[in-house]
Amino acid sequence: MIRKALTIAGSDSGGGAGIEADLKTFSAFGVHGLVAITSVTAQNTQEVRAIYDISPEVVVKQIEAVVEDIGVDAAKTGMLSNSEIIKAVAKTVKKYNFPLVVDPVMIAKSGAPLLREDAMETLITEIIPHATLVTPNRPEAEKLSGFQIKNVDDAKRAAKTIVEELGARAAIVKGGHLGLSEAVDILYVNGEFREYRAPFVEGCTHGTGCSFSAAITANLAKGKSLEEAVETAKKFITMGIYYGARIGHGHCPVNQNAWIEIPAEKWRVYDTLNRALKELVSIEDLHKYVPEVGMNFVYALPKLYARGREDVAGVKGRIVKFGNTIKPVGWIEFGASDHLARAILTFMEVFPEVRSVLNIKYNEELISKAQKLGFKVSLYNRTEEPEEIKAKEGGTIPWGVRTAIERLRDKPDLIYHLGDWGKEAMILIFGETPKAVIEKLNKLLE
Ligand SMILES: Nc1ncnc2c1ncn2[C@@H]1O[C@H](COP(=O)(O)OP(=O)(O)OP(=O)(O)O)[C@@H](O)[C@H]1O
Ligand SMILES: Cc1ncc(CO)c(N)n1
Repeated sequence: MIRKALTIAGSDSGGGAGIEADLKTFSAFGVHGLVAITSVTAQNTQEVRAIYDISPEVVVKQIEAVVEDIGVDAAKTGMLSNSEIIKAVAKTVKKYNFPLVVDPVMIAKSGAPLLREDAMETLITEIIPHATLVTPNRPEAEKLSGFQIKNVDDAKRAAKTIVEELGARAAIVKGGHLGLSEAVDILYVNGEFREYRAPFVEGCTHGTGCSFSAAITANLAKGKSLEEAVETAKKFITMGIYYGARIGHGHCPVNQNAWIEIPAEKWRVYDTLNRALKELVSIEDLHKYVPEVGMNFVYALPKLYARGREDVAGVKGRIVKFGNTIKPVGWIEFGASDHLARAILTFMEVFPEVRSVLNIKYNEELISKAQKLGFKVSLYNRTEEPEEIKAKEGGTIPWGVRTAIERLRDKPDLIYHLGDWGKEAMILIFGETPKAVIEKLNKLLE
């Protein structure tokens, strides 16, 4: 059984906010999305170029069409644009009893008004009293409550006013605009306040409000309580902002996919590396190439999600020599590798598609064979490492990988170094996937 959520909102041609954000959010929660488009905007990450309002009759027809056939478990409103649309929507949703989240959209991130000046009153008198939850940001809460919001106490007062004076069942005043180090949202429901906090993150914020209210709606559609729905939406939005892709020249859009893509990619990376590791272990004579410090084999999440060592899977405790074979000491885990994680993350800064690397002991013959096979080989010399980088913990590998790439002016298959005092000489084999790395290794060992 799949739950159904409806968004009554405007379209954002840039795909960052509006119904586009709502549908992506519904999908991320496994909810079937339904739409009633109120307005078509010509919009990108920088500006709103045109607004074309749909006739109220057609807005109503869209709502009725989906409710009567498919059914709606929860709905939200976004951009309602003008008084006529607001009145028509209010009259229609009153006929049904699904929970209704009202995101009182007034102004776009770019500053363009999305609600006609004269429609504010209609929004307050017609829609808000019917809301299960209203989700204003700070400027919107100021408009609705009629007073300035400068801190959390003001936000509380505004949330309470929206419930007790305007008649919503609950209100959450969002802190994205409060300028604090934390993004604090204040929920007022059943006479009580609840705070939802998340670290303020650098990232992409076009469509945060839409995606946040859509996430609450999706979770209400799934039968979650309001408190649970908000808690999940808060995690979802923080992740979406942090992992936003920097597209366009203005405010880049929230990445609604991060919520499902990261766990899915983690599984793919884990499974792919696990299979490749089994293949690696069965390679004959590989024990001869295990360095003293051990071998590791890593695979990073796709570039957008590979931000640190926790985003790189590797073998816990490394891979060691075991008689005439090799043996992984522990399981595959994210964050298990330090050195190779740093190597691959640096490599990915230049070649984002290359996500896997394996280290073996340095061997002169292997290097000449690699060259004969037409592999692109580069090196760095640890004795040339600048003192200030040497002094910094963990700086050698990024420096070495960068140096080797610059030297070759191309994408290396192999990077090696000849060691230094107390540092063992090593070869790193890079590839787009663990399988590609193994293929290169097999050719070298043939
Ligand atoms: N930089 C940030 N880091 C973490 N959380 C944030 C950030 N910016 C906003 N949020 C959170 O995102 C959610 C949406 O809030 P925000 O105030 O940005 O909505 P909005 O202004 O309505 O968005 P929009 O501009 O799309 O209309 C809230 O939970 C808020 O706390
Ligand atoms: C269509 C639409 N709805 C809502 C917002 C809110 O940011 C936007 N920018 N565009």
